[in-house]
Amino acid sequence: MRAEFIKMHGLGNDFVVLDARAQALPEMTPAMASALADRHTGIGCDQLIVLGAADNADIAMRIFNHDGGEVEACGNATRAVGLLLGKPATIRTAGGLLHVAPADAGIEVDMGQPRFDWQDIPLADPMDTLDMPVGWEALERPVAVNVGNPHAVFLVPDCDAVELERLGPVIENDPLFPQRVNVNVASIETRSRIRLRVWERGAGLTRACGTGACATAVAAMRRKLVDRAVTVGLPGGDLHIAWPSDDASITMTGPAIESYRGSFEWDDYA
Ligand SMILES: N[C@H](CCC[C@H](N)C(=O)O)C(=O)O
Repeated sequence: MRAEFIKMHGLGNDFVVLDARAQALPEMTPAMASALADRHTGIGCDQLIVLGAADNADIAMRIFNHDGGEVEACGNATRAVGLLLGKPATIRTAGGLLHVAPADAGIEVDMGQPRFDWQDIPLADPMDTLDMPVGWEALERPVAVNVGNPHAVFLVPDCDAVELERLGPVIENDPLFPQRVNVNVASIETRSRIRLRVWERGAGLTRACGTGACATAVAAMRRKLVDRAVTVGLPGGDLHIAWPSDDASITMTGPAIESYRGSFEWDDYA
């Protein structure tokens, strides 16, 4: 059978989007998601997104990383779905219910409240998630945040000087993180601007990571290093993150792009 897809990205973090509301699609499997995501033999993307009907939201969104693993959240893809919907809407993900709306600076997403308890990250052992007593070479004492998915945030003098291709997978797969972890290295430029690079769980280095930008902004706010609304500069561009108070939702605003539409033979990948 032929399946239609939409190729999209948020600041270069790219997606293949399958809308199961508009076509009868068989069940997606991790192996098929990984095959479709492959940039040499498949369509190629960081994450595969499957949209479907939802009982208690406007739409349901399933997220498969490049390695085929299904995960709870993807900030940039959430904005992409917001672009497709073109109006204020609710999106049900495994990480929770998200609210999206068109905004002057692209798409605004209510990402819900961050969680900080060690068991909510999750971590394998009890510890202070605001200043974890652990390290991997020069990367040490991270902040752990769950924004629907797990993140470790390392605040460093120069994030561009970090060998993230080498240290990222080591930290991602450390037993301290039972569900693995997204690895963020960030430098505070001013009280309203942070520079960020991300090694993503299940996807590696990406041009941008929406949940990483949210986790990093919240980590810097908890450490009193930045104001409660900041711009996060990623290799692919800027995201605007606000977290007005400790009991508030995180709001992320940024662009989303539809690149092109196409189709593929399902049986070639199943
Ligand atoms: N690699 C992430 C999922 C995608 C996150 C990123 N693409 C974003 O925009 O938030 C994880 O395993 O939690």
